[in-house]
Amino acid sequence: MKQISDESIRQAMQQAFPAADARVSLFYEMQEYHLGWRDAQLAPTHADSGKLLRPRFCLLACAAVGGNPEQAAPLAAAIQLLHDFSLIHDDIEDHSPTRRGRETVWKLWDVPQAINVGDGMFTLAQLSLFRLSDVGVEASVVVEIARRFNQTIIRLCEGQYLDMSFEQRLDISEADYLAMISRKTAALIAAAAGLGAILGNANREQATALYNWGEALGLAFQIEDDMLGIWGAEAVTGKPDAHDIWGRKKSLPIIHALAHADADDGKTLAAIYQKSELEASDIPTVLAILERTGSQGYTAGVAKFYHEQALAALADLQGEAEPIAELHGLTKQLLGRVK
Ligand SMILES: CC(C)=CCC/C(C)=C/COP(=O)(O)OP(=O)(O)O
Repeated sequence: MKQISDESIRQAMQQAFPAADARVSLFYEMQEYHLGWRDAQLAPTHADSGKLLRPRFCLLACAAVGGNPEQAAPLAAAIQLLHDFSLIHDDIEDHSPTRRGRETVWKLWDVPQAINVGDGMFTLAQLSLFRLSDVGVEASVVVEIARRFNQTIIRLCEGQYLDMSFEQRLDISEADYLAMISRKTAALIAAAAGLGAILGNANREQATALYNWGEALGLAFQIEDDMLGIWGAEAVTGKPDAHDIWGRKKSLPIIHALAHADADDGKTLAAIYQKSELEASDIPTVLAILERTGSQGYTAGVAKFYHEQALAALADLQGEAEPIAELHGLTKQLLGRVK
């Protein structure tokens, strides 16, 4: 299968945009800014558009079961537009000032416009999905994919609900956390692979193996994201250092530390996570507690466990050797990622 370029994914996403009247051009330019296609002055550019993993997974899953990835391009674009919509709203929900190394849409144009830009991108994702009919996909298959796509969005919103509800709580168990990330992150990665497989006319075993691969990889991916949110380098991640500590996210390292710290550290950590605003000196305090509880090593071990599950799901997949090998390579590359 020929290499999937960032440019081919971008072109497929661009097809979802309507020809804009000058009166509403800023509405689309703000979307293109988020996507890395325009700079903050709204001049065309090629900035960081993210890793584009989900559309790649979708196209590779389609090819892995013998389908035509060109026909899956509108689906891959819809999946990336949906992911980008979720990031625009997530940045508002988390008050995040930066994403992919630049200011977020709400920071530049304020919250009301950013909500609307997100809504626009959500709808472009749906419109992209319906473009499948224009490339010869049978109406019944489009309806089935649209239904599953929207079931995925509901899971994603449930995950965001849980994540936000955890802000008020200190008693989050690892099972609560896994229930949250399986919705917020793994559902879309699993859907990217599962829907790509359905579009490629997969049999039940193939679709299940690819869905299971995506789900396990999605869990590992989010757990590693949690590690990057604490220990990642701003120059590489595009997010400020210790971003998730500043945001008092109940991510896996913190859940582990709250459960395993000694009495003094437990009290200190709980007090910091109940503050309405942190001070700079709280960051090294939290990092030192995480060090004492061994929470980084523990979290890395859990991520590795789900990575291995993903590799095992892929080992069960019967299909086209080359795209399966690419999925295998991507899975391995993502273990211990730095971005
Ligand atoms: C519902 C929400 C908001 C879930 C967020 C999940 C997540 C890990 C986002 C970053 O993905 P990424 O690392 O693939 O981002 P990018 O597209 O920038 O590469």
